[in-house]
Amino acid sequence: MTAIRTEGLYAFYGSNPAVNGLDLAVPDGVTFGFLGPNGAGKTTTISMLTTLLKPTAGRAEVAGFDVATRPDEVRRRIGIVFQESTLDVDLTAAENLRFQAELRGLGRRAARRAAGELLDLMELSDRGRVKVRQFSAGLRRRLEVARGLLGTPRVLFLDEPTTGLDVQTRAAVWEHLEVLRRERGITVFFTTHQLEEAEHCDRIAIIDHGELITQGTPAELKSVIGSDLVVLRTEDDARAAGAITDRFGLAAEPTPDGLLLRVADGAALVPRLCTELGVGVRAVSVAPPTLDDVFLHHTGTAVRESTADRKMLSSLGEGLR
Ligand SMILES: Nc1ncnc2c1ncn2[C@@H]1O[C@H](COP(=O)(O)OP(=O)(O)OP(=O)(O)O)[C@@H](O)[C@H]1O
Repeated sequence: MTAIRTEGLYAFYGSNPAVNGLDLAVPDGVTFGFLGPNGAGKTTTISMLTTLLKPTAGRAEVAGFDVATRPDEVRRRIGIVFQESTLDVDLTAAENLRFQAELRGLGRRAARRAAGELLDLMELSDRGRVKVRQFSAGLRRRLEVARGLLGTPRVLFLDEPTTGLDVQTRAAVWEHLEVLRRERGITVFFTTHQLEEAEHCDRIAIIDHGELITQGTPAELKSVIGSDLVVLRTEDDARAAGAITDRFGLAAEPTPDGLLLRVADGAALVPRLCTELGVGVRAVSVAPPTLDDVFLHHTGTAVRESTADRKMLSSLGEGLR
């Protein structure tokens, strides 16, 4: 079954098309990353899929029901974790869950049981009686995910779930989400503007300016680029670029980080560059394509300006000249 399907979905704010004819298909039981830079239309899309905003045009179905004509059926089958925290910090973790469960129509006893189960699931049982005010950002996020799971949803929507969290806490949140998907078969749909965060998703869609750029598995999207990226710093980049074309038959593109080369096997090329180029090599890095590169390939612009986070495989000093 398809958990989410949109066909020609539009949302206008005045004359601004925040979502511009979106066609999406999200299979049941996958982790789906919805990626794009700030202002791309991610939150607007999630708002329509969760029935909080009416589409201007087009259709969207979630868990088999149309969001515009059957919003109650959709709401019964989804959970939402918003970008901004909506927890009551003056209540304990368990109280936050119980009150939300009661708002959803559960009786007192059932609400208490559901709260206990979800605290267990998100490994928060020992903190059930602690006021949320005393929670770290990571614990709050976990509690919000727990709250999103009230009513055993088929699809869990999370809008930028790890924004503001440190790397370790982020990893912990992802681990919990992966367990949910594996053990409960929940479809996890999340947005992010940090593309590397979606590397481990089953499927990805990238949007920009409200339009779908591409969708598929991370490997499928990267296979479009199909090569390693080698960045080379030399004593004289202009001379090195000529030598790379003459001796290796490769194109070298000048970038702020150095000369950029796209080759099938970057690691094999590096030693040859160092010994055969005839121009002093100061530093060289090799990296497989990332989702940022996929974005760059399709849009011609980078999500982030710098490639400083590329793994430096080799940093060569003056001695190699
Ligand atoms: N309530 C609103 N009224 C008018 N314009 C809006 C409104 N909400 C969003 N927009 C505009 O719609 C476009 C898409 O915004 P949206 O918040 O959906 O993007 P986003 O991808 O979620 O961005 P971010 O990563 O910053 O949250 C942007 O140009 C934004 O300025």
